[in-house]
Order: sequence, then C-alpha cells, then structure tokens
Amino acid sequence: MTRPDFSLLAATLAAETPDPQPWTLPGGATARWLDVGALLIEPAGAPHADLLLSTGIHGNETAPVEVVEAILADLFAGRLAPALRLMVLLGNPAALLAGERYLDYDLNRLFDGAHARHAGTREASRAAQLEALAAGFFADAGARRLHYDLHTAIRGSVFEKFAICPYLDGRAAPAEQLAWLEAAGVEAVLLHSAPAATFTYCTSHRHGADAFTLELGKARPFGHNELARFSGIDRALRALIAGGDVDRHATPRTLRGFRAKFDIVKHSDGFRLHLADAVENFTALPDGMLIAEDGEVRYVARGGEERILFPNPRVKNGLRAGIVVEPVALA
Ligand SMILES: O=C(O)CCC(=O)N[C@@H](CCC(=O)O)C(=O)O
Ligand SMILES: [Zn+2]
Repeated sequence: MTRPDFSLLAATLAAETPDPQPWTLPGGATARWLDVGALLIEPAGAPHADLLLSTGIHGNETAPVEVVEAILADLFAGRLAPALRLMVLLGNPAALLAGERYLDYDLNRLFDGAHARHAGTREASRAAQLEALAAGFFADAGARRLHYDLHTAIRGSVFEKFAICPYLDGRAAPAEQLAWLEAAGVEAVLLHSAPAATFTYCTSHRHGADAFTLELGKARPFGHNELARFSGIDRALRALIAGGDVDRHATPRTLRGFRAKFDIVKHSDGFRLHLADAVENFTALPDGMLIAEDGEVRYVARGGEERILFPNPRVKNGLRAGIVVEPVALA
C-alpha cells in the first residue's frame, strides 16, 4: 500500500458545510458530500450492494483512515471503478485532529439513541448526525447491506486482526461474511452477547446491515502507521467495491471464534485493574485470577478458558473497562 495523495481529514476540515454539488468520476460514477465527513459514491450501473465504511470513530486510530483515503484517491482518479453504493463516514474529525480517542465522551458508546443521555457533549451531536446519515443511506439500499467500522486497538493483540460482531438478536453471524473477513486477514471474531450503543449494533439492529467492527492492528498517530500491515483489508475492500465475485456459500476455515462472557465495568474512581499495560488483547486468564475490582465488586476469571479484551482502566465511570471472552465454535 502506498500513502494516499488525498486527505479525507483535510477535505472534511476544509468546509463547515461541504458543497453538496455532485461530481462525475472517470468511468461515470458520481460522488457527493452529504455532510461533514460524509461522502456518497454511486456507481454508473446497478449496484451489487450498499456498503457503509466508517472510520475515525476514535481519533487516535489513524491507520484505517489512511486505508480508506487511499481507496478514495483511486476512486476519484478512475483507478478503481465502484460497482456498489458506498458511503464513507469519517467519525470524529475533531478528535482525529487532536489525536485523542474522543473529546468529551466516547463516540462509540452513543449510538442507537444513547446520545440523548449525553446531550451537550460534542460526540453526542456527532453520533446523532452519523445515525441519521446511516438511516438515510440504508433507507435507499437494496437487500445486500454491509457496514464495516474500521478501528485499531490501544493494546497489542494475540490475534493482530480481529472482528467484532454485534449482538444479532439471536441470529447467527453469516458464514459468508465470516469467510470474507478471513480472506481479508482477520484471525478471530468476537460475537457480542448483548445489545450495545456501538455504531455496528445500531446499523445491524436498525437497518439489517451485516455489520462488523474491525480491529486491524495497533493504534498509532498519523505518520507512524506501517500501511503494509493493512494490505489484507485493503485488497478485500477494493475487490468488494469493484464487484469481484463473492462466494455466497463460502465458510470460514481457520477463523477463531469467541463470545463475550461478561463486561468489566468501571463503576467509580476506586476501580483497580490487575493487568499490566503490556498485557495483550486475548491473553488467557488463569482460573481464579482477580482481574479487576471496584469497591465490593470483584471480577474473577473462572475455568481457565477465558481471555481478556480491551482492558482499559482510563474509561469514564459507568463504561466498559474490558470484556472477558471465551472460545466458541463458529457454526
Ligand atoms: O483498544 C481498545 O481498548 C478499544 C478499541 C476499540 O475502539 N474497540 C471498539 C470495539 C467496539 C465493539 O465492541 O464493537 C470500542 O471499544 O468502541
Ligand atoms: Zn476504536
């Protein structure tokens, strides 16, 4: 992958109200800004799918922004011809500019209406705006609705690239999607066990999208990403956008499955996490280990099969400070 010659962040920050005038891309597709950090690209012919690609939901996670920028640069130059309807959303431009996960509140805890409980924060109004853009996009969509929300993680990980499938209200994750993720270099998938206020739960639950949060490596500032490490997802997205053959009967072969067993919640400033900063995502937790405690509440590992994901004692009180996961067979 080469570094893109188009900056979605710079283009987004250049105008408070983007020019809504559509323009034609080489090959006949059209592009237009729908709102701040929201681009819609429509193919010249009938679309084979409707794809929402979101990135920069967290302002410290910059590599996926560069992956998407490189794809956009090629679409704009006619080096890549879209065969699907594509909406690109740059989640939190102000936080990206600051290089921070968020400014006032974690944006990925404010979807599916949760923004109403945090009115007045900058992220609450952005979550409402992104939710409305997603609703508008999927209102005009066909049957094949996709949403990939691209992230990188604060910690290193036993599985460098992994996907998170939001709670599917009792349905199984589609095997064809899991196979696509595997082909994109994803090594493991976490299946959530409960609704959440994340962007992917919102688009899955409200709009019937096959939606996944993708964790593609370690979070680093702009200018410090090794883009070669993102070539798998880059290739897979380009093939999808170009309308490459999709095997609807494909099944995953090597992908490891996990399910969320319980959340570790930070209730107060007294929260203590008993894991060093160097502990990676998906590290196994020995039976009986005290993972964290908060006053009377103690989080203890049971059975020896459990692993830790996203341990973070610095989240706001009331939010998830880690997830304990366990292996599960993928159907
Ligand atoms: O590295 C971390 O601690 C967080 C990485 C990240 O932003 N993960 C997402 C996962 C969303 C989901 O559960 O679908 C998040 O925490 O928002
Ligand atoms: Zn993130």
